[in-house]
Amino acid sequence: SITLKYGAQYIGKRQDAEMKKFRANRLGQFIHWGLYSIPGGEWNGTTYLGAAEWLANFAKIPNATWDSLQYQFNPNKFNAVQWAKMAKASGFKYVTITTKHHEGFCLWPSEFTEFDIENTPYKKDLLKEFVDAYTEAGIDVYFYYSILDWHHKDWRYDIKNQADSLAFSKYFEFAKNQLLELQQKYPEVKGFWFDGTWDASWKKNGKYSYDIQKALKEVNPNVIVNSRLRADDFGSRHFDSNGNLMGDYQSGYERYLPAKNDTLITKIDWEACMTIPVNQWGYHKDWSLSHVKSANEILELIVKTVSLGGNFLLNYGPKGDGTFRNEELEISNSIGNWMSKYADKVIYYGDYANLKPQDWGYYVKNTNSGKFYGVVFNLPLSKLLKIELPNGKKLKVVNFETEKLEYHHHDKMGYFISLPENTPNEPFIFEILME
Ligand SMILES: C[C@@H]1N[C@@H](c2nc3ccccc3[nH]2)[C@H](O)[C@@H]1O
Repeated sequence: SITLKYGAQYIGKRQDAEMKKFRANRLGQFIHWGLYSIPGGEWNGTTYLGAAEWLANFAKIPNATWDSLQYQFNPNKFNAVQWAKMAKASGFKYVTITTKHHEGFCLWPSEFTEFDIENTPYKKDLLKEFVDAYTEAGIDVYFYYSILDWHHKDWRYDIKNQADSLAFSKYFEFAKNQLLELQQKYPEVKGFWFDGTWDASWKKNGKYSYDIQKALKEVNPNVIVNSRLRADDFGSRHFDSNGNLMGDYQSGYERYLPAKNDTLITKIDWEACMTIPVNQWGYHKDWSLSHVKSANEILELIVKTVSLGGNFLLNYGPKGDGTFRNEELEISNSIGNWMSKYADKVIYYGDYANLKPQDWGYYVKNTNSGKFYGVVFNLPLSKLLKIELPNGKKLKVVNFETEKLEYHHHDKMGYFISLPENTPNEPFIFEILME
């Protein structure tokens, strides 16, 4: 292997209590909220199709114009307790909120910039209200922080000369100061979700990303940091030049999932983040411009993720006034109903079952109870659920709700479980007992 100064700090899955809690949580709420939530993808009468939090970029809006949105940011309908209540009812065990997105606007009163909540009509420490409400509701809080910063004068996309290098070192100091400030002001925070780390300037400075992880861990030794923060000595991201995962979990799955038969991903901790429309993180006024995922589509993505040993972060983009759009409220309600019935069995503590994938759905092993489950999304016309067990394992009992399902064994092809008489018309689970 190659000797690295800024490579992976350790190999293998962390087994401390904080990381075990993150893993057991499995389902998190992502919140993208900032100045971009005000225009909602529309500028001077033109609606832009791209992701609403990138509007300034697509519409080529000068910084001075965009930044003046801060004088309009006044979410007078924001009710943190209501948000936390909805999140809890939806089954979210953790939340990750944008403290600062690419635009550079900070949702907390920062000592290191004027471009923050303090200098808006809202004035108050919005992030504190948020952290307190979600913590009170028993939901773990994580902070999203964008390294890419369109507002900060010392941000550089690349390092072409000494001047760039000096400026970017000042930007690094600014970012590190802000992150330590966030840990100090909001000590409940469990970890950081870094974004905007794909530019050359960051890839050329593996030391910066290494130092940020080190600084955060000095304050909180069990802080959880995503792999997207990290670049190594040679600019390799997420995985160092020796192929070892950097950070505490792999965070490359943005709006897509690994293949169903990907067993490599089950060896590391990972988290997928997902939008409800095709590609909108911040609030966009018009969701008719793309496909919007149904509750069942989202439930399948969540269960597929858990079946491969990953966490799932579902995104919400509240409006500038602090309210959620109807589509998000409806999804929350549907998902919450399903989670109230099944999450304790197949989401929380859910993990890879190491059984051969089948067409009807996904297997989940509950690491708390030790029980194995099947989650059915695709009803077979044969009315038979095929199960193939590893050599030496025999199927004993299949429980569906309060009944035992019939099954037969085919010496060459495996077991075939008969569907229950009245199959639910929603994704359902069955428990598998083997011997
Ligand atoms: C979690 C997501 N990451 C940001 C983002 N910006 C991108 C630019 C290019 C390619 C992918 C991107 N993802 C999105 O704005 C959102 O915050």
